[in-house]
Amino acid sequence: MSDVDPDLSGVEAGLASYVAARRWFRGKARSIAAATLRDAIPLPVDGRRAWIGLVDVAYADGATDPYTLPLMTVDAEQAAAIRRERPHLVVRERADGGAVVDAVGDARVLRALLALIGRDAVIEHGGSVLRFRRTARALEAVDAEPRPIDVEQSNTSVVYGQSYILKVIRKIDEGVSADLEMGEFLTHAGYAHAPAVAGAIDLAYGGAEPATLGILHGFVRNRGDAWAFFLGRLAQIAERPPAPGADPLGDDRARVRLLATRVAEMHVALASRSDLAAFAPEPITRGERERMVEAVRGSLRTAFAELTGRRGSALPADAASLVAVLAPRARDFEARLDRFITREVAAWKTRVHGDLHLGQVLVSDDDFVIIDFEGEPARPLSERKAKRSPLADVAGLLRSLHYATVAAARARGTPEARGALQAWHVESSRELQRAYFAGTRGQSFQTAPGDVQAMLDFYALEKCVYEVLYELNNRPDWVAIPLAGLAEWIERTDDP
Ligand SMILES: Nc1ncnc2c1ncn2[C@@H]1O[C@H](COP(=O)(O)OP(=O)(O)O)[C@@H](O)[C@H]1O
Ligand SMILES: O=P(O)(O)O[C@H]1O[C@H](CO)[C@@H](O[C@H]2O[C@H](CO)[C@@H](O)[C@H](O)[C@H]2O)[C@H](O)[C@H]1O
Repeated sequence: MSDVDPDLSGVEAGLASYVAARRWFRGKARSIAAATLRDAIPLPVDGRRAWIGLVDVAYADGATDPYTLPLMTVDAEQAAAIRRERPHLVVRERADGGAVVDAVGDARVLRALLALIGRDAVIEHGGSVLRFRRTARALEAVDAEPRPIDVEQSNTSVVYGQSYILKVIRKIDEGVSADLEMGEFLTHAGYAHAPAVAGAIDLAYGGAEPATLGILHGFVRNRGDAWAFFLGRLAQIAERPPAPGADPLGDDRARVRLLATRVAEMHVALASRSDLAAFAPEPITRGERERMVEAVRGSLRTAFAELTGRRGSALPADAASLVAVLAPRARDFEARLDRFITREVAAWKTRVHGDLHLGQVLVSDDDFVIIDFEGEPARPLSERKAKRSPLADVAGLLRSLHYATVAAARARGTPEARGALQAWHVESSRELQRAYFAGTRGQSFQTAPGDVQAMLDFYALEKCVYEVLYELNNRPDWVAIPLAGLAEWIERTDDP
């Protein structure tokens, strides 16, 4: 702890177990050696002692990840209320009955953060420089009490009425966050179906490139995300399957079509600046395909090793029976991956969303808004900013439609329900592709028509394997869902 306020003394004891228990902590599969408070940058907040804390989490394997932890000291009365209502915010109990807490729960601190962005404030402390930046011309006044949102997420977001949402980025990566870079790009490109960026917070320390700690977006009025929306629809379909001969998608056909159109428009916008090196479309070379295949081969082997090793013995029964069928076919997966190298493929790469699934799409009035351009949280920032085929996003959405139908079938698995859900899956996947390719027809980044399926298959497998590892680390009860995806994939890509 370097030059940290005496009010925070003692906070490091217990910091490792505090961090390890948070949803936003990314190193759940690793063993923590120590967590230390590298710095605590004081924030000017009326009536509060608050800081932006920078926590270094050191792992047993020698690596270290820095995390953002806004901190605040509270007296015994405030601490009692927090213990009662939001115990997960209590970082450290103090002998006087007070506590050191995560400050994201405090309205005064949150208002101060918005005000600091609004006036482009700069706070220097020790070797750290915290820079607040407004990208909108002016921020609108917000009367409503700011509050953290109450959904599962990889960071912590705070809403300011119906005006703004501030994402406090937890795991700190050197450089501008992909979400901020993509959001500013799409805002300037005039793409209307992603939230506008209104401001940002970054941190520079020790000569390193500034890291994004926060992004302020315009708040999108919504009725939840497309994952919850389609799960609701699928529950209805499972309960009352469409009559024989009726469209298995019903009203969802138009919705899936609109969603695909918004994704196509996003890809057109992302490919619109061939003058900007970070965004200019480029062909995918054979060497790159070889690297892509090797990376997926490595993840596939890790996934099978985890599924059949120590973790395997703790798997839920539905997952264990899928592993029993899939593990003996590990070589078949790899053989199919090899075909992706041996054939010629004419495809382009551009900047893409990178982690597109139904949970990244908000349902607003009768339209869709795409959020969270951070890429897959488990990948390093450089990979998350790398150009990829836009078909990677399409494959992500196709995987998500499959996820939703498998999740719905787990909830209600009568033969009639399964049949209706299967038909919905097949038709929604077709409709999504039809509308997407209509929306990108004639664009220079389009993959040659004869190569589309090979590309989609590659990215579907890559995503499935990622999902298996993601679920093993975060929601082991869900691992059967991507395993069902692997089973579907190997069957669908079987030699004729
Ligand atoms: N611009 C926005 N307007 C309204 N709600 C939003 C907006 N952006 C995000 N959200 C809400 O915040 C949640 C988390 O946002 P997300 O960007 O996915 O965070 P994370 O990267 O931490 O997973 C979303 O699921 C959504 O409910
Ligand atoms: O936290 P993020 O939203 O950036 O994404 C991660 O978590 C997702 C789960 O919350 C995970 O998505 C997987 O589950 C979804 C349903 O909860 C499903 O719609 C997706 O298709 C499936 O991949 C995502 O992979 C992970 O990166």
